[in-house]
Amino acid sequence: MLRWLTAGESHGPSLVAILEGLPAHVRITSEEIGDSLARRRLGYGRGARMKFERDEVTLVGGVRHGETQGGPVAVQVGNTEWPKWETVMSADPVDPAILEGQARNAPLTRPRPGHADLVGMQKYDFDDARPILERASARETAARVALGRVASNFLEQSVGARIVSHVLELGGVRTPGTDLPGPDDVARLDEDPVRCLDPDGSKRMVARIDEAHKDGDTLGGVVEVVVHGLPPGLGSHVHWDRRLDARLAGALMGIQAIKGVEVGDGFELAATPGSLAHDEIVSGPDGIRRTSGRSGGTEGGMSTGEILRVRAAMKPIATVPRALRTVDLATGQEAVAHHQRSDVCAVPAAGIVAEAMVALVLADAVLEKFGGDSVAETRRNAESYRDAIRYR
Ligand SMILES: Cc1cc2nc3c(=O)[nH]c(=O)nc-3n(C[C@H](O)[C@H](O)[C@H](O)COP(=O)(O)O)c2cc1C
Ligand SMILES: C=C(O[C@@H]1CC(C(=O)O)=C[C@@H](OP(=O)(O)O)[C@H]1O)C(=O)O
Repeated sequence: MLRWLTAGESHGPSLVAILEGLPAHVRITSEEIGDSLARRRLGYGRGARMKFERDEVTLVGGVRHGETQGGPVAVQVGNTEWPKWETVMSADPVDPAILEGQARNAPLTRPRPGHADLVGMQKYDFDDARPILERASARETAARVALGRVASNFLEQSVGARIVSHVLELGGVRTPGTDLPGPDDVARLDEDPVRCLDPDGSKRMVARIDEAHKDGDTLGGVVEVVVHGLPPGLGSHVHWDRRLDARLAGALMGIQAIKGVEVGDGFELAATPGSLAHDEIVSGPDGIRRTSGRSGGTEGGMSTGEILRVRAAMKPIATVPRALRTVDLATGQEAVAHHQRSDVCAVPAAGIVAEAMVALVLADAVLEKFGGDSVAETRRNAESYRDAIRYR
């Protein structure tokens, strides 16, 4: 079983993340994790913080000389914003006289609609939204992406699976979505300002972001994660919480601002007659295959061995510059929501986070099916299973 946790606040000293249950000999370096974090910072429409903040990665446990050792992998991602927040976000008590002079410490009493602010203050008994928004912030996704890279290396080195994501829709601008990216498209996608495969769609998305920026507005969109090279039989039909599709949906929905998930053609299938909605099974030179990929590579809650395809819909950024109405909880009076710098759109970054969540779920499912205390053992078990089902 693979377990993982993250901790840390948006303006704290760092984020930390632990991944427990990985076999030994997964090749991973802090440079690779840094590369993945750099991909998360890409994307047209992100705010000022992405330009000046660096993600400082330290592998603090579980890895020696570029390989996992079998123990928990612990990663620290430093927030370079920390020096500005050292007193306001200090873990230890600070002299109130020092805090008083700090503008950053002023209580945030005008909760932002669409954020965790109001209900978090009610639930956790705070008069200030700061403690809520610090943890609710999607800064935390940097920790997930760090662990996702470790999981992704494990998937590639054990079963040969490769993950890629792309943006299908942004601010209402849609692409046909018929071309699926392969592992060789990653560099091209990362170079595109919105990580979109379709150059015309990309231009229209960039124009839409410019327009929203000018109007003091924000945008959402849809990302798709595509996984090549998975074996059949990950997950199971026997119980709801063992279904791979359910586990993927939960993980994607667990990303800040994700409000919808589809597996394969998802909602479109609901409007398609059965004769056209399923993937027919044929026998050919490559063995038994599906003729299409409408199901998104799962049937009965198990991977089919075809391309896995899942989508996530992100709502527009909730800190809208053209501030939304709220109530000042200090006075009970009508007010406009607290607003500070923010992204106009973070859909391309959400795709990278979605890749990480998919990698973590799949790594767990691979270990459940094939086990192994070393990558070589997992690989041997997976190869033996693939040999055994070759004619089935
Ligand atoms: C990569 C990424 C970046 C985000 N950046 C911002 C941002 O700059 N400003 C903002 O208000 N929300 C941002 N969000 C979204 C908020 O964190 C999210 O709207 C908030 O957690 C409430 O959404 P929820 O109701 O789904 O939790 C971002 C989300 C992601 C995935
Ligand atoms: C810091 C990141 O994203 C942040 C996510 C975020 C939010 O409210 O979710 C708000 C912004 O932070 P700040 O309020 O400090 O400007 C984003 O920059 C990051 O992705 O690394």
